[in-house]
Amino acid sequence: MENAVQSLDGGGVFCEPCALAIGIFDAVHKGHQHVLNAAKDFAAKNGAKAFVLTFYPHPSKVLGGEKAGGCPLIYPADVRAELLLDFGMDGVFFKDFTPEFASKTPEEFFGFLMEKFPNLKCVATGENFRFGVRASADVKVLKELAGGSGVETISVCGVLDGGNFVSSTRLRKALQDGDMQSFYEMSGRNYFCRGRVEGGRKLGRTIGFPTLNLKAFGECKPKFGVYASRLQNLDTKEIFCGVSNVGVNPTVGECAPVLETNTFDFPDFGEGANIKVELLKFLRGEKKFASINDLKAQIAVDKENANKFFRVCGC
Ligand SMILES: Cc1cc2nc3c(=O)[nH]c(=O)nc-3n(C[C@H](O)[C@H](O)[C@H](O)COP(=O)(O)O)c2cc1C
Ligand SMILES: Nc1ncnc2c1ncn2[C@@H]1O[C@H](COP(=O)(O)OP(=O)(O)OP(=O)(O)O)[C@@H](O)[C@H]1O
Repeated sequence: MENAVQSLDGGGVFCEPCALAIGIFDAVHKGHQHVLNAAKDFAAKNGAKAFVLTFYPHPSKVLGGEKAGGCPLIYPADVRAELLLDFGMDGVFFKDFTPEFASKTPEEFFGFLMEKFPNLKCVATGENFRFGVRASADVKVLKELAGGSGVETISVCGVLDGGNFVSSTRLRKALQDGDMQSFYEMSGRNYFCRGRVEGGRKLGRTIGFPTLNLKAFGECKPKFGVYASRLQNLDTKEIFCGVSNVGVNPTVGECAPVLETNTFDFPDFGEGANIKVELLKFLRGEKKFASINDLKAQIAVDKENANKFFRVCGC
C-alpha cells in the first residue's frame, strides 16, 4: 500500500485480502496489543495484510460520554497511527466518527466493512467490543454477521493489570494522577510527547535553567508538575536525561499548557528540532512561587531529585 495511513471517508475501496483489528486504540496499550497480535497472526498464516480500523474523534464525543465532553484522547491521531505502524500493522484506516456513522445498525456497520474491504478475511476485536447504533451489538452478533460472508472473527480475552481490565480510561486516570509507573505497566511504554521545539519567553536561560518546549499534547494532559524525563532528538537519535515541568507557569504569569525540559547536558539544538520527551517519574506538583528566586531554588532541588532517580534507574 502506497500510504500506510488512509481515511475511509473518501471513495477508496481496499481490495487486498486482510485481517482487520477494530477499535480506538488510544495509546495502544497491552489489551490493544493482544487484539493487534491476533490480526497479525491471522494475516501471517493466511497471506493477508494486517490492517486497523480506527475512529476519530473518540465516539464518546458524539455519543455524549464523560459528562458530554467525551473522553479526552491521550495521543493525537498521528501519534496513534505511528504507534500502530511501529507495532507492525500494515495499514491504519481512520473513519470519521459522525452522528450518522454512529446510527448505523449492526448490519449496516458490517456492510460498510465489506464495502470498504471486499476481501476481508478476519475481524479481530476484544471480547468486550460493541458496535452499531447505541452500541447495541456485541461479538456474538459480529460472529453471526461475519459468518454469513465467510469472514472469520477473533475476539481475544481481556488483558488484566492488577485484577482489572487494562483500558485507555485507566491510562487516562494514571496520566492525570501522575502515576507514570502504572501508565508504563499498562501500555508497555513510557508516556511521551513529541513534536518540534517551540519558542518560549526565553526567561529560563536568564534564571539558569534553559528549557526545550513542546506543546503537542493529546487532549488528555499529564498531571501538572515536575517529572524526571528523557529527551531524544529524533533526527540525531541523541538521548539526554533531564527534568521537565508540565504546566502553565503560574509564577511568571500563566501561559498555555507547555512541557518544558531542562536537560542535564544542554544540547546544541533549539527551536524547530524534532524531539520526543518521555515522562518517567512524577516528582512534585506545579506551584506558584512568591518570587523567581524561590522558583530557581526549587528547580535546583528538582534537578537533584531527578538525578537521584537516574542514579537508581539509569537514563
Ligand atoms: C524543573 C522545572 C520546574 C518548574 N516548576 C515550576 C513551578 O513549580 N511553577 C512555575 O510557575 N513554573 C515552573 N517552571 C517553569 C518556569 O517558570 C519556566 O521554565 C520559566 O519561566 C522559563 O520559561 P520560558 O521557557 O518561557 O523561558 C519550572 C520549570 C522547570 C524546568
Ligand atoms: N484489556 C483488553 N484486553 C483485550 N482487548 C481489549 C482490552 N481493552 C480493549 N480491548 C479491545 O481492543 C480494541 C480497541 O479498544 P478501545 O480502544 O476501543 O477500548 P479501550 O481501551 O477499553 O478504551 P476506552 O477505555 O476509551 O473505552 C477493541 O476491539 C476492544 O475490545
